[in-house]
Amino acid sequence: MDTIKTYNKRKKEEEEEEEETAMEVGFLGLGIMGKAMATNLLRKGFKLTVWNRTLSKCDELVEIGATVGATPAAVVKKCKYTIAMLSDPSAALSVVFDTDGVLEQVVSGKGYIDMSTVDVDTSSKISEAITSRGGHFLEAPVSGSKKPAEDGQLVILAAGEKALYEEAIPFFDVLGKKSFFLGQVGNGAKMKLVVNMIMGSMMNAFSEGLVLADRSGLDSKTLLDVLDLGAIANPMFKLKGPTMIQNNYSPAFPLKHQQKDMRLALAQGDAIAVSMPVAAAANEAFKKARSMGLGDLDFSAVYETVKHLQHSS
Ligand SMILES: NC(=O)C1=CN([C@@H]2O[C@H](COP(=O)(O)OP(=O)(O)OC[C@H]3O[C@@H](n4cnc5c(N)ncnc54)[C@H](OP(=O)(O)O)[C@@H]3O)[C@@H](O)[C@H]2O)C=CC1
Ligand SMILES: O=CCCC(=O)O
Repeated sequence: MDTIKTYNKRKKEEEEEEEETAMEVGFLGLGIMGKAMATNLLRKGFKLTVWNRTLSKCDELVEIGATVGATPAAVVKKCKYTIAMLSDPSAALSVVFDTDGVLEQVVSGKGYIDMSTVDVDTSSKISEAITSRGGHFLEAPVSGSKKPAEDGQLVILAAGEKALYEEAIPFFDVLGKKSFFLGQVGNGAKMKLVVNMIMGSMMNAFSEGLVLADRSGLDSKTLLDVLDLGAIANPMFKLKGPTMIQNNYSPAFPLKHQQKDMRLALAQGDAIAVSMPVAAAANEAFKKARSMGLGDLDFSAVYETVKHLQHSS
């Protein structure tokens, strides 16, 4: 009799645990993007368990209803789906493979969605590890910066397991204005790097144009007005131009991450012999900016490097 009672009690506990697991969403990485994205998920009613390497950054999320997981493994144990938004390949790998990492608690049925900007190799390593333990994997890097993240207006570039993509649509509907499913793992990473390679090159051309206009005795504000009315008008020039001419580089997209993306995009081209001299020059400017201590500022601070090059020539 006692055995039956114990069995029933254990079964009930398991069912409750299963129900809880199904409702909870995990979120790893509460930097500029992760904090905004996790906030939106919470505000839209998802039950969130968060983790950040610097644990104090969880406090603001706890104030609006999140629970904290002590480690990435603890978050995955509790949640059916876990989303990650981490700085770079080394962070993405460390959170999965290190002690107390994601992999320790991946079992059949768990879904892991990495939204960090990384390269194909990183994403593939993570995908293989997760799926070999019976888990499901989706890479889903995003286009759009701090404000679109706050406004739930990101563009999501997903690839990997189609079934997990379908299950993740309720999250993506909160986080973004549009999501693309791009096929096999790696295609999301590749697409994201192509987009950011173009963006980084454009930012350099824009910076050079601002310097050339200034040195030619033209008014920078008037240049912005002219650009905004012509064929090369775009949201980035419109958003960043006014702050750049005030030398204001409050970080929305940290320059060190843009340089990481240029580096990874150049490696992507290198592997398939695509020549990208414009991107290579832009990467040099971002590297120079990092060496000048500008890595934590917004990527538009590369303008300072372009200005600096004029002084030293
Ligand atoms: N900002 C933007 O406009 C956009 C950024 N992205 C991409 O999104 C990702 C996140 O960007 P963003 O939020 O701006 O970056 P932040 O630098 O603001 O945040 C980075 C996050 O990664 C964590 N992290 C760094 N290293 C490690 C590590 N070794 N182990 C565990 N966690 C680590 C940080 O933790 P801690 O707080 O402890 O440092 C933090 O949570 C990047 O891949 C970026 O390229 C994509 C689109 C736009
Ligand atoms: O990866 C960062 C992208 C920033 C943006 O799309 O504005």
